Amino acid sequence: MRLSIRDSPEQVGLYVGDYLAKRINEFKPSAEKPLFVLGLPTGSSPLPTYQRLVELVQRGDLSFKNVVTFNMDEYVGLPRDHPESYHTFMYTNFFSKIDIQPNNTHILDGEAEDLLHECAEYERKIKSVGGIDIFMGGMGEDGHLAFNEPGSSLVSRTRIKTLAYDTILANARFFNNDLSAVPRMALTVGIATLMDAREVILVVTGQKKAMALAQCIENGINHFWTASALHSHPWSLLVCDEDATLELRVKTVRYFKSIEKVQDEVEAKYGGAAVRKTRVNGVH
Ligand SMILES: N[C@@H]1[C@@H](O)[C@H](O)[C@@H](COP(=O)(O)O)O[C@@H]1O
Repeated sequence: MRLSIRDSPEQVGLYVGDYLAKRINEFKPSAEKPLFVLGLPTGSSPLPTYQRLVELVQRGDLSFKNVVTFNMDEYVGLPRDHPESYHTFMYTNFFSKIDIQPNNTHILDGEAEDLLHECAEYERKIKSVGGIDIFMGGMGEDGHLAFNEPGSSLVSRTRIKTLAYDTILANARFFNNDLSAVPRMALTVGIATLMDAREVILVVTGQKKAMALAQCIENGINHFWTASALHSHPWSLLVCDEDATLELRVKTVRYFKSIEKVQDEVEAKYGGAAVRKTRVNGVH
């Protein structure tokens, strides 16, 4: 797992947005693989990344016409046109501003009559397009990934999940601070669904995430901080801002900054594509 530390949430957005754009632009559609498959999150952390991607599309430097997306999660029982549904979030902040074909976007249906079937179908659809190329995610204050709350199985798949009280509290800000209005359940991809992606990138910003980031980075793989599962992923990257590093040891921060310095030197010498190739072949 790599950790890249940028100065601010805006810099995180620029870095991750530019990286995703590069990967999408490098993708060459073929008969066997016509679409680049991107996993996406909601939340405030990825907003600067979405803004950057929108900017690049509007400038003509990026197109989503060969991209298919799968979102991580959705509340159960919230109508999709509710202002706080993840359907509304994605449409308002991203899909309505880019050139993606609406039928290439997928979000779990939290109002499906048969929720178990909805989850199984989601896994099937991901497989049918050849799996996810890059899954971008955020992280909850308790270290959760998507809605894989503390204690979630690290081999979990897309399923119905009861939300942790901490998550209900954290998300109440979107529901006029009315705790009773926050849904108690969600549909979410599992940790194993995320781990199946060829590459995973998490955006982690703000002091509120500092404890979770330290637990995930410094304390090994632990099912109580589910994002820590990414230590065993062959190609995972966490991009955080300075505020999110506040609970990390100085030595840890310096270590990852030094790695990045060497990485930059290597990329300058051999080029990013060559470095990525070594990662695909398992050297990471
Ligand atoms: N299910 C979402 C997560 O996918 C997201 O990462 C988290 C953090 O959101 P924010 O980025 O707003 O802190 O919120 C929710 O719980």
